[in-house]
Amino acid sequence: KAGALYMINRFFHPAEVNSEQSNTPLDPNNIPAHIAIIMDGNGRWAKQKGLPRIAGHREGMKVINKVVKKADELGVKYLTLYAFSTENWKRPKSEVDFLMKLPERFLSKELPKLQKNNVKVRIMGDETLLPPHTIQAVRKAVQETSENTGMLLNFALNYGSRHELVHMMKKMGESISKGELSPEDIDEKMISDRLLSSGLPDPDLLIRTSGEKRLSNFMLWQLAYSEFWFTEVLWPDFKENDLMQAIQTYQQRKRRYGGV
Ligand SMILES: Cc1cc(N2CCCCCC2)n2ncc(-c3ccc(F)cc3)c2n1
Repeated sequence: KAGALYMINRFFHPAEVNSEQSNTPLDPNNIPAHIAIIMDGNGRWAKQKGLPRIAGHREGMKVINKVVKKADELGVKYLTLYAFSTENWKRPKSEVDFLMKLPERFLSKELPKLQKNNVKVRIMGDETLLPPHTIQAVRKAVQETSENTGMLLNFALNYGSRHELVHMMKKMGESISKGELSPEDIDEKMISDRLLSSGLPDPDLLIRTSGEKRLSNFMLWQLAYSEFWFTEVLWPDFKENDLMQAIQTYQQRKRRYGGV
């Protein structure tokens, strides 16, 4: 019986021949609730065009607006964007200084639109090392959008997954030594609730651009069960159709035969 069912399903749902198909429409009932994106390839994009690296970052920032809008239209509930990692401090000072100005540049330009679209802004990362002007800008945006109930736009800013885990374990150790917590109480939910992503569901889909197939110390705990979709496209060249393709591939992998 199962064999016959399988055959029928295979007949109506041919095997994944080419996961890059972008001709079939998306299933509105199977949109990934949480998409995380490693926005990679900005420096390479600039190099290919004989421009300084910061031109790639500037171009990369322009892409965010279109992706946020498209994701929101498609019904994505949470969008996490990897903007700056704890490893990025090793970049030349001039580049870091430029990058640290991008949050305020982005927000001063885009916040009114985000507000209008009921988008809630959140930051995930270690704020202590950020310059005061950067902290001020992001805190203002978080505060001003805190009542919004639409898509949650989560910027990973000075984020490192191992930093996050070490910090969480230190805090847990302190609670145990203070007698506030006993090891028996520790479970996966408690750990998830003590991470910087607390309150967010794990990403259903991770997108990484520019051909790299690495996690680069990004959400190591949270991505345990996520689908990964890699593309050669450099982030400054990323288009709405690339997002659609990623979701289409996700749906093919997570296809539902009308069942649960
Ligand atoms: C450091 C940095 C770099 C940065 N890039 C532009 C996008 C490509 C990736 C690297 C460079 N972007 N783009 C947006 C932000 C941002 C951060 C927080 C926030 F609340 C609002 C916007 C940003 N931050």
